[in-house]
Order: sequence, then structure tokens, then C-alpha cells
Amino acid sequence: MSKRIEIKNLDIYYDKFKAVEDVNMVIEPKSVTAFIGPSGCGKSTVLRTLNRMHEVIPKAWVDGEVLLDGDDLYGQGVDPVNVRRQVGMVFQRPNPFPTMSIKENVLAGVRLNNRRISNKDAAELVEKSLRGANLWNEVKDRLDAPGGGLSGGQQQRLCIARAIAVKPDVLLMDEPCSALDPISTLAIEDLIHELKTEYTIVIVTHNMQQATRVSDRTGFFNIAGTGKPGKLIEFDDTRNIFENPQNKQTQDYVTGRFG
Ligand SMILES: Nc1ncnc2c1ncn2[C@@H]1O[C@H](COP(=O)(O)OP(=O)(O)OP(=O)(O)O)[C@@H](O)[C@H]1O
Repeated sequence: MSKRIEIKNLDIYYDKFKAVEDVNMVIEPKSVTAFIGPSGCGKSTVLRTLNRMHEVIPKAWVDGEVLLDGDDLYGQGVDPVNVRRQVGMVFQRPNPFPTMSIKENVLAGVRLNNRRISNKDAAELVEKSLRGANLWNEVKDRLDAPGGGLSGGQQQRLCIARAIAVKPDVLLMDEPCSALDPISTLAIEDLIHELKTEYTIVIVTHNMQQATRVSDRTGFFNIAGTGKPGKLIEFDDTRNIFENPQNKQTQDYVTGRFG
């Protein structure tokens, strides 16, 4: 289920603007990788290239390769919809379908993929996904109630349940806790720990404590100035990035001297 991601010589553009330059990194299966760095350095942009969400933006394009267990996501004839089924995404703001029931929210991705599913299989998948997202006990008695009626933290876990219901290989998370209170944040962080036993996880976070709590490896991105492309400055075990960074820019950032 969990797959290895290899990014090779990746340049990322918005029309003529090169937003990110020459990213190379290997992300191992069953691990959590955090992307950190100052605003505008391209963390979210890189994340979105890992499931071809980047090209949803008009005139956005990439040059380079992103391999999933050796297969180039940008290869000829690859269907982006199929890529997004394998590489799921959770966004900054929880975005369940508010009027749709909790149960149907979990099944939404599966239904979008046109998979026919019996009522019995659907019920099993809903329970398994909600258990996987640590939400089952809180919602099992109100599966037919609207998803919009849950708290922010519960809604975010519902979105994670929806993402894992399609059985992806990789989960991308773009600041998944930034709209949540500290208790809900801890619930999501605990969940990330559990999910890593099954998925490759990549998370963008502004919160350095969060990066140290949840990730095995950390990539630090930086930008030389406005209009310049963001670059991956250092990528290493999270502990090294925070305790023994090799690059001066990384050191300045993690010690709070800028950013
Ligand atoms: N839809 C877009 N169209 C044009 N340029 C964009 C678009 N999205 C991002 N950019 C530009 O790409 C660069 C990288 O932005 P990105 O959002 O990836 O950075 P980030 O590190 O995730 O920032 P933040 O931490 O503030 O979310 C920035 O210069 C940004 O202005």
C-alpha cells in the first residue's frame, strides 16, 4: 500500500514564473516527511506536484520527474485522476461536503471513482475508514447526520477518513492543523503516527514543534528573495535538521533567526 516517492530535477512553474527550482528527494514508504520553510518558499507548490494537483491551476506546469515506486506520475498517458486516487490529499481547512451525511462524506471519493459498492461493503468501509481516522467512536451513532455538524477537528478527521477510504498509497497534508485548536491538533498528530504504519505521508507545516513531533525526515525550503524560485536547502532526519543542521540557512531558520 505504502509507496516510495522519488523527486528528480523538479522545476515548478506558474506560467513563466519559476516558483521552485531543482528539487531532488527520496521519500521512503511508511514514513512521515515534513516540509518547512518561510512563507512563499514553495512548500505547498511542491506538495501539490506529488498528486498532479498543481496543474489544475491554469498555465501551471512542471519540468522533471516524480516517481511513485519507479513510475513517473508525469509520464506519457498517465491519467491524473488515477494519480489522485493513489495519492490522497488533506487540506488546510477541513472541507467535508457540509450537507452530505457523515457516511456519504466517507464514501464520496469511492463514489467519484465510479466504484460500485454493495450496502454491506459500504457500511464496512465507512466503519474501517472512520476507525482509521480515530473518529468512529464519536460519530457511530450519527452516521446519517450532516458532516457540517461536526467540530472543526472532527471535520478534519472526517476528511482524512474520506481520503483513506479510497485506499491510497500516499497521503499529502497541507497544514492540516492550522485551523484547529490544540486538542484537535494533538488528535491529528496522534493519527498521523498511526497512519504512517500504512501510508507514506508528506505534511506541510508552519509549526516547527509539529514537525519534530510527527516527522521522521524534514525538508527545509528557502527563497533568496521575491521573484526568485524556492529551493530545497536541506533534507535529512528531522533530528539532524533541528539539532545539527549542516546548512547555515537551515540553522538560522530552526533557531528562529528568520522566517
Ligand atoms: N496559484 C498560483 N498562481 C501563481 N503563483 C502562485 C500560485 N500559488 C503560489 N504561487 C507562488 O508560488 C510561490 C510559492 O508559493 P507556495 O504557496 O507554494 O509557498 P509556501 O511555502 O507553501 O507558502 P506559505 O507557507 O505562505 O503557504 C510564491 O511566490 C507564490 O506567490
